[in-house]
Amino acid sequence: MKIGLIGLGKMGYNLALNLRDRGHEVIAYNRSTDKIKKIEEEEGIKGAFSLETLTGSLEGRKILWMMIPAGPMIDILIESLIPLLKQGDILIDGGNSNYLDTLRRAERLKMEGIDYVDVGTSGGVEGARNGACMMIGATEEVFDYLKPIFQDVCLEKGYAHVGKPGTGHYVKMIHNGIEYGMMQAIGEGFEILEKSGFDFDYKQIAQVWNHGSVIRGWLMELTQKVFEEDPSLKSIKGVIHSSGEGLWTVEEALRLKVPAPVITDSLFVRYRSEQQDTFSGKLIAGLRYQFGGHSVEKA
Ligand SMILES: O=C(O)[C@H](O)[C@@H](O)[C@H](O)[C@H](O)COP(=O)(O)O
Repeated sequence: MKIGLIGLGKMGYNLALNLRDRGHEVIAYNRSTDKIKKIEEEEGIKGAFSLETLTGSLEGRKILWMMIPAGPMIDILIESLIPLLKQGDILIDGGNSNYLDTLRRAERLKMEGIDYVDVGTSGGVEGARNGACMMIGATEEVFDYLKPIFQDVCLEKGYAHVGKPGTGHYVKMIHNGIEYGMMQAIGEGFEILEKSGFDFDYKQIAQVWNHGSVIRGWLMELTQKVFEEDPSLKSIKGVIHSSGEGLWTVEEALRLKVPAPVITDSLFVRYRSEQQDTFSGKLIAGLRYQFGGHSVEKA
């Protein structure tokens, strides 16, 4: 299918290549033109240097896929796109937007007859490039229309239509809350090992845990990688930033009166980490770098 992709950051750029490799025609747009030139020159993907050119180069039922950071930029973009789109066109938000914003935006676009789709995208940069995990909020009809695309860019069984518009970002928010808690537990476990007085090889421990243990998995594989790259984590400062999803999960838990001490505490630990360096903080910062390319502060 022909897709207009907006946003050539780490995730958007790799999703464009993934779509292209699976036979879709991508027209790429980015606010700064250097990325458009790069994808044109290095990958042979056609670029559009304005939103008008982008929408103009799509035919029939237009599909636009935004891969830009959550926040007010999305609203600005939506307002710029509305006059360029017609009834029945589809606008996808593949970023980590707050689901409340998504519900509001879906209503706004419904008034214009434009279908809004939220795609909670997981698997980091590697997933975007080679097979992502997508949690999709859309009407039944729009999901069926887009299904061939999700089938192509996701891992097998790595996409699900979880409900109406807004629910994809809701599920992704909870996913990230869980991610905070899991990483925190890993960080704490390794900090206890570090303080134990034994001379453990953390890479070896992560590796053995990845072979048949209950706590094996991608985060543990990345833990191994973090220690392979820096066995004592001396180059990493234990400052763990957060871009919102953990906070929103905690807000939702408070609203629903669901006790969520693990996720809440991992969020608070991140805030504390901005004031005080710890070994677990270093590891979690390293893990965020491994899966999401999020920068680490150097010690
Ligand atoms: O599932 C994923 O692939 C990640 O969760 C991804 O979406 C991103 O790396 C997080 O948004 C980081 O979230 P924090 O900045 O809140 O740690």
